[in-house]
Amino acid sequence: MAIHSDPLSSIAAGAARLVTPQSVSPNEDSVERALRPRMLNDYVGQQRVREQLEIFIAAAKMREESLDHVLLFGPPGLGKTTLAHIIAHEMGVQLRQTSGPVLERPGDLAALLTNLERNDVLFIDEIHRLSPVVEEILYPALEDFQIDILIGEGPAARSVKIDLQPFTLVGATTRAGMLTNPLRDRFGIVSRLEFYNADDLTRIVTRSAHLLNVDITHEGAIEIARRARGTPRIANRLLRRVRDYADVKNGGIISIETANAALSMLEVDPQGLDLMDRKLLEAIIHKFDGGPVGVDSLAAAIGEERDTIEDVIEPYLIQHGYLQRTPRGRMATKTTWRHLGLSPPKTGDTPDLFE
Ligand SMILES: Nc1ncnc2c1ncn2[C@@H]1O[C@H](COP(=O)(O)OP(=O)(O)OP(=O)(O)O)[C@@H](O)[C@H]1O
Ligand SMILES: [Mg+2]
Repeated sequence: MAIHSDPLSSIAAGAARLVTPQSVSPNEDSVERALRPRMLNDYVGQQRVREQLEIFIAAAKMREESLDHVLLFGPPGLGKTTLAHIIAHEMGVQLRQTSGPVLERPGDLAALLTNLERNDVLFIDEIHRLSPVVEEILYPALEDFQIDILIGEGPAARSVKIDLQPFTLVGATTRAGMLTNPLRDRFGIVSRLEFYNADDLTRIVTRSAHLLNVDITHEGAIEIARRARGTPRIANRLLRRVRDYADVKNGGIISIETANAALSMLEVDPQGLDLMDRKLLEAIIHKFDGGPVGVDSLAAAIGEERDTIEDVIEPYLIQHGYLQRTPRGRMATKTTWRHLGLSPPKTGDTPDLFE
């Protein structure tokens, strides 16, 4: 017998990883592309990065030169890929896209480089994961627009220099610290993306709602923005899930009440922390007495990869005072204890960032 599934329970079923900043499905990728701003003017927030790029792009265009190589770094979902595309659009050139782990052999990169046209943008995502032999090819390419390739094998092998068209490398990484020094030094423009404030995220939610033809009140947009963990990708994802809820429960209109009800159902708390965040913070408090605890023990305790903790979960928690990184490991702060409805220990050295 067919059982009618409740549409709201299927919305809730997708909630567990709702706040993960990585994109989670091909379907989401296509929605993301549709919502992606195309020009710097539509790129909300990141004032400093935007102003710098505006000037450098204008100057490069005036001189009809390629833009200097750009390194973009920051946590997932803050707009690195978006910016890479915008740079190419603003320069009026083509963008070729690849990623560190995909480029296995030097020849893979050489083929891409030799196919670039004048002033094109080559976008390498996850550039910290380039293999050392591929990275070697990149150095002379970045510096002199030349590559050295080896032709033939054994004693007959010889190295041949090939000239490239001038181009711009845009590298993106969640971890600037993992880049080798020689690679990092070859970027003329290094831009660090920051978490977005609630005003910027409200503008992003409002803009996306408009593009998706969603009815939303200003207060509804603010509520979604406040709970989006400083991340546009999460804001857009919450907007779509709240829209589902509003369609079923409120005739399609996202008011502050619908937004609130939907977000509680999705287990995003009023500070925007999700299940993963709370799981990590609860583990520190309940399993490790508030810390300090090493990141590997923490990873084992919550069944997550160390990288996921360091790249995805931690940065926001640290910036917002829920977690402190000490030489002895991670510690919960007093804010964390209170956030989880517990009283912080009276003794000990539990950090309190806000007193
Ligand atoms: N400044 C912005 N203004 C408006 N929308 C934005 C902005 N930055 C990002 N977005 C939206 O957020 C989505 C995710 O951004 P993007 O894919 O560029 O993130 P990313 O930093 O490349 O993430 P990852 O590290 O996972 O690759 C985009 O589809 C876009 O719609
Ligand atoms: Mg990206």
